[in-house]
Amino acid sequence: MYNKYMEMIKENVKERVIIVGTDLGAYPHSLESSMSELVELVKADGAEVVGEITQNLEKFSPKFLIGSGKVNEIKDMIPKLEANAVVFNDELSGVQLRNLEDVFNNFEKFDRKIKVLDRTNLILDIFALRATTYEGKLQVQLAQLNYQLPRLIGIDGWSRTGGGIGTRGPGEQIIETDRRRLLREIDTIKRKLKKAQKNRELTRSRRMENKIPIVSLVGYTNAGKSTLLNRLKISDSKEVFVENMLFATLDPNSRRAQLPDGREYIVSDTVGFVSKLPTKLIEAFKSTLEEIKYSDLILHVIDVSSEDMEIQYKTTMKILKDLEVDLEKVVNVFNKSDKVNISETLVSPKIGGEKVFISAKNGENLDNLLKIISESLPVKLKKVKMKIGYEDSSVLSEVLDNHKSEHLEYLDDGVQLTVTLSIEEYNRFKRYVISDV
Ligand SMILES: Nc1nc2c(ncn2[C@@H]2O[C@H](COP(=O)(O)OP(=O)(O)OP(=O)(O)O)[C@@H](O)[C@H]2O)c(=O)[nH]1
Ligand SMILES: [Mg+2]
Repeated sequence: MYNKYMEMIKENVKERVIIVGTDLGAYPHSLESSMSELVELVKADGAEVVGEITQNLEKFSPKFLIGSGKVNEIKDMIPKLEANAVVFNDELSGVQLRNLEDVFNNFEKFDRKIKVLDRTNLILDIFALRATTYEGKLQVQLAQLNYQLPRLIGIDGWSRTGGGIGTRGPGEQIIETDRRRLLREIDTIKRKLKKAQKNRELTRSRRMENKIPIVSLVGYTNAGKSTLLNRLKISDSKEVFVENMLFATLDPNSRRAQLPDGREYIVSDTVGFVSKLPTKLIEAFKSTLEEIKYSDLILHVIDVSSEDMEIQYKTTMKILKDLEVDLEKVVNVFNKSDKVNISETLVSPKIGGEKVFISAKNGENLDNLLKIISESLPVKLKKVKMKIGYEDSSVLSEVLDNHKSEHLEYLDDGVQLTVTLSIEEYNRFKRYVISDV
């Protein structure tokens, strides 16, 4: 799927986008960093930024979001830059969308259709492009329909033909549908999603029965989660897609991994977070994201080389809090420490909790991280001193055959020994246990 996507990017003449930002909406990012993130988002959607306009605002205008002078400035730029889409960093209402499209398409001799999108719409488009699993696709569809619903007015006269940016997913199919049909569609998708979620819950409960501990990787998009997953997983399983691109991973990936002491666990990669991640999208993905709650340990992967490290950290923490994740389970993993000369004391004191500095790329300090994982995962083995009577010969032979024993003593009425048992064995052989060691 990703190869196909890469080919598409290579083959297609890239769409030319003008991006628009206001300082009013950029909070908590600086406008500059929020806009450079928007550039990356446009790239991740397979288009390119050819122009940028920003405005300092006191408040948003209900008609165009920005001032009408700026709107005209953008209109003048469109033919000069041969742009075919304008992407706003802030969310647009249905009315604003339609008004902007009307102005930008009001040319005498410029016959291309100018599309207007906002950041939410752009992110939804990237997600539609990336979703590969049945559940993931449904979740994106749900978020897209929820996005369209209050903007039906803006869809009036909206002809999104020709494909490309802003047209992926069900967007094209619903142009002429009325609100009721939209609601019906939302309902159907919700029902399908419920079914898919039941299946996933089944897998989860099976995993929990098997008592294989789960380690989840969370963090801002592009922090290096998938790279770390590839480092941790057992070497003969499939590599996870890694790319210097926002939202490289959309659907959750899980792989088996093993600790140096032989214990197995599952390491699970999730969608990256981004600031101003549309609420509708978080809602749609909530059931997948809630899986994080069931993990034994959560590794919060932070790109220590990013200038926006603190904002990115806060964004992820806020989403984790919203999901009601137990923050005690979270360990901060400062990744890409090969890129910057940074020591623990230099990292913002505002980022508390347990910290470890690694490079997922070259494996630096991975043993420290493994030590933390080892210590955090529930110990599934117990060392005990036990005594087994000779009359229970089957138990005796099972224990002696399967375990290396210490302090083995043949007494008059049975055998006394020290062994390491699994929890399952411990429960079965409880009556022979004299004490924990
Ligand atoms: N220098 C350096 N680069 C890294 C390191 N870890 C990851 N990268 C690079 O960072 C980029 C993003 O890595 P990914 O593993 O795809 O990041 P991700 O967090 O999974 O991103 P999304 O799936 O988009 O949320 C890639 O170009 C990686 O090669 C690291 O330790 N050092
Ligand atoms: Mg990834």
